[in-house]
Amino acid sequence: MRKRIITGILARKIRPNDSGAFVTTLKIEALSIGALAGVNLTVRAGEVVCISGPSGSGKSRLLRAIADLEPHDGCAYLDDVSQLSMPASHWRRQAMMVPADSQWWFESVGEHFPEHCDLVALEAFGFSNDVMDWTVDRLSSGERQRLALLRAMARSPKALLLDEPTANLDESMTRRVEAWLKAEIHKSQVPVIWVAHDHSQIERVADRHYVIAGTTLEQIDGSD
Ligand SMILES: Nc1ncnc2c1ncn2[C@@H]1O[C@H](COP(=O)(O)OP(=O)(O)OP(=O)(O)O)[C@@H](O)[C@H]1O
Repeated sequence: MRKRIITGILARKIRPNDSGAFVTTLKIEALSIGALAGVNLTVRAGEVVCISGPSGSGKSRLLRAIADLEPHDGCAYLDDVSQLSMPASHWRRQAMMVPADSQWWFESVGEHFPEHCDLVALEAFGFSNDVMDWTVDRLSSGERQRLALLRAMARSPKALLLDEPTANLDESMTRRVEAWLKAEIHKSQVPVIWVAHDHSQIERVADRHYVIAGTTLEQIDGSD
């Protein structure tokens, strides 16, 4: 198991996105967790890599390792900055995971968002402005999931790790969320790993597709 080293290396800046911010590549090297062993994967800026696999094959744990939420061997990098080079809490703000079952800490929705949130995105997800005044305990599972995605993007992550982001949504809302995410990913040029079960969704959103097969990831032919 690795040791955490605090060094404070700054991210190497590669090229700017539409809003002039600099963008990042997510790289995973020799990562092992549970049954998965020695996973290597590079996700380019603005690229969506989908991962599927049988239930219990380790998809969520792989995301949790990349987000440094679980002990693991190997390492993830944002450009040349290692997850070992900073406290896990800092890393997670940059390599941000949106779990299928999101966590909420405060009483109201609005307390989880920056002061100026994107009203256009709220409308696109079927919310009116007053959703910020709602209490978290009244949210349905689908509302939680949509708001967790909005919350994650509002924090401007450098990489996004999505665990079945539309699992609680109906078909029409799934398509709206997919379209919004794709547009946001394109605009921000954030690298994304997207765990999905639905093959039609994978065809719509993935630039590349890998399946967990035993201890490794296998790329599906023709998915790049
Ligand atoms: N902290 C842990 N320690 C040991 N084993 C764990 C831990 N968390 C999960 N597991 C086990 O690891 C395996 C993979 O779990 P994971 O949640 O990653 O599966 P998954 O592929 O995301 O499944 P699903 O599609 O059902 O969500 C499961 O057998 C699970 O019971």
